[in-house]
Amino acid sequence: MTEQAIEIEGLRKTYAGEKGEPPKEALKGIDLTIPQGSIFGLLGPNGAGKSTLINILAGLVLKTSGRVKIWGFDQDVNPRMSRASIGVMPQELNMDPFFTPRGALDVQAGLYGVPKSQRRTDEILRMIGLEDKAEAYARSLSGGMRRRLLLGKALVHNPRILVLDEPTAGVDIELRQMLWQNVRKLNAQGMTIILTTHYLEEAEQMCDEIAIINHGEVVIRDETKKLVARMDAKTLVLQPESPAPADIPLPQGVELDRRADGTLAFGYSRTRHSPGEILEAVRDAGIRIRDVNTEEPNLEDVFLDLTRAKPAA
Ligand SMILES: Nc1ncnc2c1ncn2[C@@H]1O[C@H](COP(=O)(O)OP(=O)(O)OP(=O)(O)O)[C@@H](O)[C@H]1O
Repeated sequence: MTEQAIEIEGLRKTYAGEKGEPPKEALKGIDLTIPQGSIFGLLGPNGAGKSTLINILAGLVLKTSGRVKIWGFDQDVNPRMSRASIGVMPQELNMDPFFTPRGALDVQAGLYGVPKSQRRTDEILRMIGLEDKAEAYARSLSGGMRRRLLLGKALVHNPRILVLDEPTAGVDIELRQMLWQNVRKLNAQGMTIILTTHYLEEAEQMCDEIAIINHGEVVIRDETKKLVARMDAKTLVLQPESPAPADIPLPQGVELDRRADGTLAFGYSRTRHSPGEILEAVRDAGIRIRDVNTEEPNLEDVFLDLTRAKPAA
């Protein structure tokens, strides 16, 4: 049986309502396991509950009910060990402007009780590419450097699990690549990675498995490949030799999108129709075809399909 890095059972969080507002149920009974050694994506639209979930894992938000085990340690029974097993790179960039990167890493290591002899400050500075800025004040660091420092701070206690909350939101390509290189390296060394991202393409490339959260519930969880393969929708794109006629009789359920580049995109369900049927209908309409392509669904299609169907509770 796969060993689990995270085990969550019946996790609920209700925030008290502010100033006459009703209480907000942010998590409505989450059950989720995340296997050791994986790169796991946590996706969902704004307000779905991802940050609440991550903050509970990090010990920053108190759950209302349910059970959370981190690396086998129950948060309620063994809070110290469960906290030591996880490192979180938060979204926000606020940090003390008077700390140097070296100082910030040292303070963080102190907070986690890492003895001086076991600190890996230089190694971490090297990894995040801030060796030459080790003694610079944080206020003189660029946004990208601050983010790298946040990654470094999440690693000072050598956690088994690294959580990255929207690590690449608004960062340039170079920093993004550097982050992902580091993440892959850490994962290859055995670290379990959990990340939230709004970039679905990134999740598709990076994550072995994905859970999609919507309105405080896990709506789906599967291997990334299987999740994408589940989508029934496909598109057949044809380039006609000359402008296509206005009327093209098509099998019922096949939808035509006339694209600006002159191609004809036929959306169809692969369980109900075959591309051959569509090609036949196109030929019957007297259209000669110059080029044929198919488009597979991607994670974005899966995500939209799963998250737009259900109205807000
Ligand atoms: N401290 C709080 N007090 C009251 N309600 C809150 C609090 N924090 C979050 N919420 C509400 O709980 C719900 C879930 O919020 P959460 O921040 O976990 O979502 P999210 O999926 O992380 O969204 P985003 O991607 O925008 O960060 C939202 O409706 C939010 O308004």
